[in-house]
Amino acid sequence: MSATPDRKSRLGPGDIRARKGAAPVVCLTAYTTPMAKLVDRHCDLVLVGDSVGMVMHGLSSTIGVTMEMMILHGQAVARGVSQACMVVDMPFGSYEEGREQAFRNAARLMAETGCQAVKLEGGRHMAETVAFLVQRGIPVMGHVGLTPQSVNTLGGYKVQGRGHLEADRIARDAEALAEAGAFSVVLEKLPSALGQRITREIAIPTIGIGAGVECDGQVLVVDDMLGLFADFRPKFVKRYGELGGAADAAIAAYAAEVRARAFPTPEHSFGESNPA
Ligand SMILES: Nc1nc(=O)c2c([nH]1)NC[C@@H]1CN(c3ccc(C(=O)N[C@@H](CCC(=O)O)C(=O)O)cc3)CN21
Ligand SMILES: CC(C)C(=O)C(=O)O
Ligand SMILES: [Mg+2]
Repeated sequence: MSATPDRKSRLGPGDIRARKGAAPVVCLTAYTTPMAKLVDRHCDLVLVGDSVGMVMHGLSSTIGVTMEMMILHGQAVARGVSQACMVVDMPFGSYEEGREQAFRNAARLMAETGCQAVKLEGGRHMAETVAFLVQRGIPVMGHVGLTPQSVNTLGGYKVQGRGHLEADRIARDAEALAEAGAFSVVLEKLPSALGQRITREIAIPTIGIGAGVECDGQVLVVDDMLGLFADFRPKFVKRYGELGGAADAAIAAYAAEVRARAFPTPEHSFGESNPA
């Protein structure tokens, strides 16, 4: 396996911010040490997303994700990351009450996982909280457009920002986060033209997921692009692998061999003379 590209030292939020208008920022999620090691070899930023609740714990939305889950998976990912910038999602309910609550939980995520930044969902109404965190030493990534923690008020996982008023509102949200000191912002499920407009208008890198090719970077859930997450195939996911199908075939072959007493053979068994 060949790693892309050669990097000497650990990337931080400042390095990501400095990529505005330059080479695309490559991001994927990770939730475990082995996957974090693979993502770290090729990506600029690894996100411990609250999507972990849906991908690894079988939840039907990200609403039930807890601080404890984010810390446990954050610690696992930190053991696999040495080059990429590591960001952990703040889970639903851990930051919305006010800036003090947000600081307390963001500081806990950083102290207990060793991540370099946190991400939280929301636009203008979160700007004051973002500024409070940044001023106190916590780099923040924003997230606007489709914000999955608001699925119940948004009424589903629909494309956001269709129509002029909605587009203007989301553009102002992204601008407010940039003004508040966020080092980058995720744009989720927006028309490509709006992704391009926001990318041109704000001073920090935009990281798109279903927001078009003009964003300053892209992010996907790694299990989605590997074909590991069952039948989840929204339009913005491109499958670069079919690992779910490969895993299914391997498990089926194992089950058949055990039932036929074809596994284990002497090759995977211990005799008197080879007690290793
Ligand atoms: N595995 C996974 N991948 C993700 O991208 C992801 C998560 N989990 N969990 C957190 C959020 C939730 N996201 C979602 C969830 C559902 C759709 C979805 O169902 N999209 C459908 C149509 C939905 C609709 O129009 O109402 C699609 O075809 O895009 C999209 C993004 C993105 N994030
Ligand atoms: C999809 C990305 C941006 C995310 O927030 C997550 O994985 O939770
Ligand atoms: Mg998330």
